[in-house]
Amino acid sequence: MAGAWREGDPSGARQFLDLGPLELERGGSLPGVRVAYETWGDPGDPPVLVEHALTGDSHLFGDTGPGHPTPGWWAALEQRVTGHFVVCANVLGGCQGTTGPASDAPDGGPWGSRFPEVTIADQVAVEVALADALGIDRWYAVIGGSMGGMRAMEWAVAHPERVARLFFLASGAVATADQIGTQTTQQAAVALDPVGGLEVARRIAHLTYRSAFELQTRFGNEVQPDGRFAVTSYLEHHGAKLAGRFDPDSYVVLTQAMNTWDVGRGRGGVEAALARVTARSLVAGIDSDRLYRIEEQQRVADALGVPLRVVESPYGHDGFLVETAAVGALLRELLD
Ligand SMILES: CC(=O)SCCNC(=O)CCNC(=O)[C@H](O)C(C)(C)COP(=O)(O)OP(=O)(O)OC[C@H]1O[C@@H](n2cnc3c(N)ncnc32)[C@H](O)[C@@H]1OP(=O)(O)O
Ligand SMILES: N[C@@H](CCO)C(=O)O
Repeated sequence: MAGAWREGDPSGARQFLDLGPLELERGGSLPGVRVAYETWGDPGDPPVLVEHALTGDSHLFGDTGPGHPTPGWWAALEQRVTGHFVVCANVLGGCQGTTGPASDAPDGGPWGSRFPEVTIADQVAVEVALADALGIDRWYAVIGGSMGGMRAMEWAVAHPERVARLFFLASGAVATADQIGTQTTQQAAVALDPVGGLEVARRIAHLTYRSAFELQTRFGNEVQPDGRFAVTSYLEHHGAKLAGRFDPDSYVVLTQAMNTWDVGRGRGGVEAALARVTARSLVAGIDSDRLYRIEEQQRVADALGVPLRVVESPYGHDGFLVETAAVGALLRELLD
């Protein structure tokens, strides 16, 4: 499978846990689930779960190396969690070691596009089993941005007694029409052509991850010597990079999990669901985020009765990855 980690590839710092079968929220089941995860620090220290976003993986901290073609996606924040036992797992439906479309189906071949639909709640169910296996009854903190924020919120709502602190960053409590619209358009590109379509999907997505101001400031209408608009060249670069490291079927499964995200489903609505949260919570957004708009985090902050923390940044949604000084300061505040 293009861009997927496969059995036999260098495992790097990954560890694996084989779970039993999993019943899925939308129906159907998986006969067996394997979860890939990494840990940092002393298991005796307060445990912290960090949830990666759409195209992230368990390699939260650390360098490139065998099994890890990209450096840790939040490497700049490693010093901010000193004194904690940090766990990061690849998400169910992902393509970096945890069961997903690139994994083998019962008939021996990869699941591919036959992989069943999974939800954010299914993904958290896998993480609950991982926590049980690691002997972690209660997380000192569960932290996530973007799709990772959805899993962090689902943890705090579904298992309030197991989450002492919640960091909810650049995410929302329920998918918006704008998010569903862009993600289903990206899925349509992948359906036309898996690899070329994934490149186009990433280009569409990347436009939603950055701000118009930043793109204008960086690129304007500049044309490169090769005749391409500079911004087009930039987007093509990001599209090709993702297609080289990610599985198209996994991209569809994960964007669909985000499309169906609604923490209030079956719980009487968003506010009723958030009323279950007992964690000390920090809710933050990026002021220029046009995908997960600040109003979405404001709604969550209001429901949780905490002040909204706003990170000022020109980088749009990707500010949650790029603004490591500001995000790291918020993280430290929650952990202290
Ligand atoms: C938690 C998680 O979400 S995990 C997943 C996070 N990681 C990713 O998303 C990986 C993809 N990367 C990205 O989205 C971004 O690079 C981020 C968010 C990680 C970091 O953003 P920034 O540091 O602002 O990088 P930026 O968006 O400017 O991109 C820089 C790249 O564009 C390239 N670039 C810049 N201008 C141009 C151009 N005109 N033509 C072609 N390429 C260009 C640079 O050479 C650089 O390439 P490289 O990344 O291969 O070294
Ligand atoms: N750059 C992030 C954006 C989505 O939050 C990712 O690829 O996961």
